[in-house]
Amino acid sequence: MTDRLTLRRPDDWHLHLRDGAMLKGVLPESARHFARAIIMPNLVPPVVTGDQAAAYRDRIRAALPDGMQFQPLMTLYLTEGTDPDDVAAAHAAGIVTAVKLYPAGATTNSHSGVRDIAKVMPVLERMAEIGLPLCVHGEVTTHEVDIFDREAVFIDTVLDPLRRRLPELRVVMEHITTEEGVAYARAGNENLGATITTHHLIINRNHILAGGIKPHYYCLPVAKREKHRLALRAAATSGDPRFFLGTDSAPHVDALKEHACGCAGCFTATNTLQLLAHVFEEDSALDRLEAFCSLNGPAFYRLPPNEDRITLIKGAAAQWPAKILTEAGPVTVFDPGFTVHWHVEA
Ligand SMILES: NC(=O)N[C@@H](CC(=O)O)C(=O)O
Repeated sequence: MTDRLTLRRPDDWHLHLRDGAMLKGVLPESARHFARAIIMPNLVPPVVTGDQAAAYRDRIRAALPDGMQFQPLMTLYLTEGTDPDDVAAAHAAGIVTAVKLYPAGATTNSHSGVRDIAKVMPVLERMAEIGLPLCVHGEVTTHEVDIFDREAVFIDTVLDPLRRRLPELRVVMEHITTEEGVAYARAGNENLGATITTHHLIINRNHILAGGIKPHYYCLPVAKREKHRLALRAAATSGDPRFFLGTDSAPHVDALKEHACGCAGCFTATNTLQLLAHVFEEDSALDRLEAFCSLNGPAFYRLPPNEDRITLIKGAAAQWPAKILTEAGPVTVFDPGFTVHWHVEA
């Protein structure tokens, strides 16, 4: 029985840190365990230009408590007005690691996102030329399409046509939630990767809706049926280099989660590694946890894996705070609904 596991320090390839008081409150939760993270640009207003990304990067660095190390890998929020030259310059200057595509209206602060892919083709063509990855929120937003089908329909009607038109474009399917997403990523070549969140490995849609509505399990893309969760588990624990961790840890204060029109997002920065150790052990895949958390992501992004290590230890029931008390308000930490025995060694 394994009760001790040492891994290269993990990275988080999809993280929401927000800004101001919330940033200050949640950043230590990620920096405690993760060396680097892809920082999502859906602030209000969004991070659209290279200058805005550099300024946001500097605010993140300034919010980091003394003695903590953490490297934010910045992204730009793609709009129909994005200038290909600005994107290329920000990439060349080492300011941005990726560009994020939000279909307009798909999720939190996505109204400035893309309505018509044709309008952003010049940017995508430039990105393909320079090898800059596009991170894709893969859901259609048409009202006629059921929310549980939006990822599968996006793959067929937007993502696959885009990749056929521009095969050199490097694409990350963000936070996939369906067996269709898993199958599409598996069928892809080295230009395609997919992030999987912690919570989508743990919850299905019953967790949100059965026995009373549970707003802290509501996120986008919304958790699907159990068969989809099982497909995600199989993909994450397979060791397949196309799948890597992107927590999509997305803090919202409790007042906005426990609301008549509650915000989407699960906050998992605090307990992701403990939960993943539990999940991978359950699937007899602890030997593949390092690939998912620490190796596959850097390989896709053509970055070296981290040199330092963290150790996970199995012991007494793990404890973490139920809420992180930020100056913006309390943020509820994701509750897996089961006892976890894995700890991250201090
Ligand atoms: N995942 C979520 O439910 N919410 C994210 C946005 C996103 O990644 O969709 C957020 O910024 O709150």
